[in-house]
Amino acid sequence: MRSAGVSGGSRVLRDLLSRYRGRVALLAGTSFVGALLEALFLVMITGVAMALVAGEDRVGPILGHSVGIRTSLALGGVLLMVRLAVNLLGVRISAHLTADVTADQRHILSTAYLRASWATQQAEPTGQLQTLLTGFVAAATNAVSTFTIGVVALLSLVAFLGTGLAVDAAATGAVLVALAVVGTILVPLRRRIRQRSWASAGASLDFATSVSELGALGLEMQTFGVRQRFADRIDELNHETTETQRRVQTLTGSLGPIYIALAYAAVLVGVAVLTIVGSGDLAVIGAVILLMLRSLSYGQQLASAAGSIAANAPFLDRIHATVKRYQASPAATGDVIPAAVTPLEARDLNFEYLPGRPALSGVSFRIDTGDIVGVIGPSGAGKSTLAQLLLGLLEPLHGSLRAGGRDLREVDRDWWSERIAFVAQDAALFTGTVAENIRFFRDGISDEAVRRAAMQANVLSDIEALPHGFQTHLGERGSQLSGGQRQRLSIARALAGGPQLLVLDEPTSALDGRSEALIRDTLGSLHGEVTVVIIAHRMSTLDICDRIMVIEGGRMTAFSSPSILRKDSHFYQNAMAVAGISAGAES
Ligand SMILES: Nc1ncnc2c1ncn2[C@@H]1O[C@H](COP(=O)(O)OP(=O)(O)OP(=O)(O)O)[C@@H](O)[C@H]1O
Repeated sequence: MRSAGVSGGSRVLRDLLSRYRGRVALLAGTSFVGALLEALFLVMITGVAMALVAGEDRVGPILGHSVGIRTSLALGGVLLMVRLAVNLLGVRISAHLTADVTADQRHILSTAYLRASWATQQAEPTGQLQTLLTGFVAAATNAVSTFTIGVVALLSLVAFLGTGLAVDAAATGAVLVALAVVGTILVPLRRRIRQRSWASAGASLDFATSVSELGALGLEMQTFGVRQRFADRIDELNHETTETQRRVQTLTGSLGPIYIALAYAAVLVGVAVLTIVGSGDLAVIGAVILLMLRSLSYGQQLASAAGSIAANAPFLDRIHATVKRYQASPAATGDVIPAAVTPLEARDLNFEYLPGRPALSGVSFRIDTGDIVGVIGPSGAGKSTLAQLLLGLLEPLHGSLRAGGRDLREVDRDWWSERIAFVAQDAALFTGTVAENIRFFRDGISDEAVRRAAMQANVLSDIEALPHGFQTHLGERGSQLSGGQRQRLSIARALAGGPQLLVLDEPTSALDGRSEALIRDTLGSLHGEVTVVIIAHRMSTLDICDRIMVIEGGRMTAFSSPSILRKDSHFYQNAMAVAGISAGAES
């Protein structure tokens, strides 16, 4: 992985830049013209200075022409103005280019994530996507903007050396050779920067994950009084990350001084060549030295840009590798539209998260339209996994799951999503109004339906007690609400779309007895119209169920009516006993 990423570094950047090749070419053109104008200006101004020193009233001959001093100064002024205009145009192109790269990278990454399968999204370490979208995209953009600086420096160098060749071919040729040698000497250093930077990018992602995890444990951290341990852990992770950054920066920073040392040696060589070859014209010698020094400054910019690209390109590689990974496991979709969502028929359903460790095996059942089915079983038995399979979020490893007579994998995802709903164990709300949280981006749901759903979920009076009712803005993740209110709001969200299939994963865990009874009544009233699957730990939640499925160790050990289970299922009997309900007493 590491070597693939490193070796692919410049290729990813090249591919990215080829998408903007028109603008890169325009930028290159403006840099070249700007540098050419600057070189001509320098040649001209040196000529004027030398002419003044020699008491002459004409400059040159430079590039085969001799010009009056006043005309030269006027020409110099024009050159400067045109150069300024060309440079400002270049700055504008470069700013647009980098802004577009940032926007495009964020778009590509977030779209790829949103289109990836649930299994891929679920496996994504906490905090990594945010870090990729922010810090990594910034570094990738930096690589592109540094590339544009490099292009400007390279073409300026070419323009200067071209002008130098026209003024004095021998001296400029010597500078050219020296610069090529310096560039070659620095190649291994840049390679090393790229390798270290790839490792540094990985360390940043690990840091982001660890910090997010620690952040999510704030309540526990305070309760158990382990703040110092957390601070130490953050320091430790911080140290590991900054250490890799330090190495990259040391190498990147040393590129400049090494270049300067080698470049001044090149100046010495250039001047030595000039001394040996000789030149009778003072103006020419002055102009060549000025051009050489300016060339070296552009050369230094080029070397720094190359170092910076080497340090930033691996972040782009990481983004690219992540996008590829997301794209490799897209969310399943088909184009079949069944007559209805139900019946749901599972045949020999098998699923495993990790190879060789089945979370569900050999599960077969049929759930008919309007059935209310409870799912019970010990912790870790596979109930939530079954719920995710029923929702079409996970695909069975073996066996099949049919919805309305068609394999769920073939069913059109938009059609399916409009007809199903889910209430998770942890109600997930977002920063927005109460109504927005219930509607949940489904624009077709009317205000009336939102209100009705709130009533069904027994949360209407809570909403009406809020300062702005349905328009009240909830804090981050609905932090203004209690756990029970959040849970009822997420039940309202599920009911608002009028689903044909409603799957609930422990929907009443945060509710008091009265609220739970009201939700139970609401779910009971759906009987015959909506197919309901409820994963429940509270036995009272199961009162409304036609049948109860018992899952133990990934296998379905029973699926019958409560009265039969009371006789046949040990798990059910034990669960009833724990709930304080005797087998005989309940009927
Ligand atoms: N994302 C995952 N990666 C790897 N293993 C997983 C993952 N999610 C669940 N498992 C494993 O799959 C098995 C079934 O988990 P599942 O969450 O379906 O159980 P559950 O019956 O819903 O448990 P609980 O009642 O505690 O919520 C467990 O052994 C669990 O460790």
